[in-house]
Amino acid sequence: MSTGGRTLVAERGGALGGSLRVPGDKSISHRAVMLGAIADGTTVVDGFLGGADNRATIAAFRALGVAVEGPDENHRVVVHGVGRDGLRAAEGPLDLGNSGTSMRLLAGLLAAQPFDTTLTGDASLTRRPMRRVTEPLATMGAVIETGAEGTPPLTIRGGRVLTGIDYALPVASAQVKSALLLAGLYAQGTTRVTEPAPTRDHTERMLAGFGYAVERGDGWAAVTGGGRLTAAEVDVPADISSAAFFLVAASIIPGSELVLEHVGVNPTRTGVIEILCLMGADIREENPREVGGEPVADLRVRAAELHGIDIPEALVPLAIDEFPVLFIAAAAARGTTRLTGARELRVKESDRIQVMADGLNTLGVVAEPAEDGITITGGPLGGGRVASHGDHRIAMAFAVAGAVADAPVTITDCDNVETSFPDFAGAARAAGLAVREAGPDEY
Ligand SMILES: O=C(O)C1=C[C@@H](OP(=O)(O)O)[C@@H](O)[C@H](O)C1
Ligand SMILES: C=C(OP(=O)(O)O)C(=O)O
Repeated sequence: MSTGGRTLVAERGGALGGSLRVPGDKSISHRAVMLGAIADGTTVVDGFLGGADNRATIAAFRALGVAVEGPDENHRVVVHGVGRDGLRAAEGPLDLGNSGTSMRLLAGLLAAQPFDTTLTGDASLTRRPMRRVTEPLATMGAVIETGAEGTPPLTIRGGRVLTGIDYALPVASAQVKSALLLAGLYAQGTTRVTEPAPTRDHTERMLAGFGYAVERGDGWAAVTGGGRLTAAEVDVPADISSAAFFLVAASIIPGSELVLEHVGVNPTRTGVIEILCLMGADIREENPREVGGEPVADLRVRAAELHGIDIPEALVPLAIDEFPVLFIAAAAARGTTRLTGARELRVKESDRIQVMADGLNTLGVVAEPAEDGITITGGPLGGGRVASHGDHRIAMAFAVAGAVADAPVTITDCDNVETSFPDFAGAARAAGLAVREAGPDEY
């Protein structure tokens, strides 16, 4: 899924040092706009991630009749809530760009509206599986048409009465769980979602923050329809998924010591820290605190000798977006790292198992893909030209690889880095990484 656009070059530089606050959490930023839109009153969001994915969510709600200000230069967004029944039909399809979270959560939120909505996206998003949300939503009474193979565009037929269901998720997915809970706000009775393994629980926490009762038990969450949400103040922590690039870079570049400030360390997101520590990393959580219902800490990371591990499958959903850069850590580690139970990586913005294996092979690393994972043998990294396939996390992962490679790593198709990490190259340089835009003769 080539999107063309920018090419980045990453080279060996010095040790990383100082402190850095990476941009706001993408998952929390999406949810703040969604819940703010259907709440009563005005929601103020600070630390909002102004990446393309979250801007797609804002644009969708504006098209649905919600006044949203920002994000401004201080990363503030103000959402003028229209109340649970205040959304209006959009004039045309909602283009959600590259953002799977926007599409799946909106499918749930819009399933019980009195009007039709069509959701579409870019070349990557329109290849991603949507039956995982449309099928359980249909069981609740929704009518949602998909393209061939259950892919977008989705056309949601309005005017349906939804009934709560008790649903056991076949795959561990926070997007599916969230879609059903959001539909459940509008359903008759109780919607209960049980997950096979814990996934990020930002929806549950934020619903509670907006005054909506969420029942939670061991592995399940439930809402009862018919209630109202009250506007809230949301303080979005820095995104651990963006911090992950620097956790790995500072771990593998000798002499590094870096502090990542105000990072969200919700236990449903900290698999990357646990996996790196199992590999021998030196990462400490400092100044732990709670901000707006989400745990936050400063992360101090020092360079360490990493070694290969068998990644415990229980940690997979807790680190699901961090595997591209964890594979770089594995390539720079001594010995072999094995990942299993991670088939989901094949249906992200790209097939993250195959695309990472191809790029690592290009850099001379032995990486053997399997249906549900990969085996990577650590060793010296060479330079070369790798294709990110328009996948932001692949592009940034290989930018970290360049810092320990023998020769420059050139990464193509990097426009989508903007989806989750605006000015990644600038932040990387501030921390000490040698990442730059390719010159005209390097494309
Ligand atoms: O709920 C969310 O905000 C997300 C859930 C995860 O997706 P899945 O639910 O498909 O695992 C993750 O990969 C995505 O980046 C964000
Ligand atoms: C999978 C991701 O996002 P989404 O599903 O929202 O496109 C991601 O950011 O790595």
